Amino acid sequence: MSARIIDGKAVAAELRARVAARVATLPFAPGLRVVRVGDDPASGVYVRNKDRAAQGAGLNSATMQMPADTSEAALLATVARLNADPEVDGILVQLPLPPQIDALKVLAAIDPAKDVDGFHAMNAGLLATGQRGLVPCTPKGVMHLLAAAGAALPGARAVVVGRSNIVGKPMAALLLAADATVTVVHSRTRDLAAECRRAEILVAAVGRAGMVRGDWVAEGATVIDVGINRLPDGRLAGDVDFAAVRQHAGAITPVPGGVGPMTIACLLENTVEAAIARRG
Ligand SMILES: Nc1nc(=O)c2c([nH]1)NC[C@@H]1CN(c3ccc(C(=O)N[C@@H](CCC(=O)O)C(=O)O)cc3)C=[N+]21
Repeated sequence: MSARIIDGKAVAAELRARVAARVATLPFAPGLRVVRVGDDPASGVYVRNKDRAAQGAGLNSATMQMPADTSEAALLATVARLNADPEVDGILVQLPLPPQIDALKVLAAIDPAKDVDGFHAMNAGLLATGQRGLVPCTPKGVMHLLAAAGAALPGARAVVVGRSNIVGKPMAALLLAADATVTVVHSRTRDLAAECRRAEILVAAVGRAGMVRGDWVAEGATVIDVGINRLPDGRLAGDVDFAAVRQHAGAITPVPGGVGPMTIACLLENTVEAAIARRG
């Protein structure tokens, strides 16, 4: 079997259009500020694509570039200023941050009502306890993709590979909230391949190119590849060995053109949700 390709670009374009239509009904332009400290290459792609998408949806969006040697105090002062700015509805501090800055401290300083990344412990706690809050963009985008692919979640065996705070853990919480039977596997899991082979829904979010092999995937499974890894030759590759897994999966997301564009569309969606919640 050769899997159906889940077209993240197309699903993201639809979501961006819905967001733009909603923005057009508002008497104000929702404000988004992205703060980037230094120039980590992982954030480079993201910042470029996001600025374009945000402008396209009618948001008032800007990226604030700070030097790599910015102190923690200076970054906290910037966050405080954005928290206090009534025109700003969404604040996103690009990760990773340079070593002199404690990322958890910075995330904790963001007003949870403006935390469009959904990384503040308040929003993580709301998600974990089944309450409304701002949901991290990448796992939220994966849920949109699963819906677009027609995946049946209630009772389904879902396996999440990776346990990060930004993808793995919120992904597991969202799948659980959708009544899937969720297993989270990680680098210390005894038999990763065997656990993955049990999955009807497999979400790979580890950050290692091609780690999920063809024989790790059950026939007909839906495979979502969250990895965006830069290869030495400059190309992007997912966490899934696409060519091999495609022979087994029923549906699969490509990289690029899968989860990445959804992350950006969900950032716009979160910004509009935050704006409406805050400004009434
Ligand atoms: N606070 C914070 N929140 C984040 O969500 C966050 C972050 N920091 N730091 C960096 C990573 C990386 N990330 C990407 C999102 C979309 C694409 C993306 O749009 N990729 C496209 C285009 C790739 C290309 O062609 O270059 C694709 O996969 O098709 C890439 C990378 C968000 N991140």
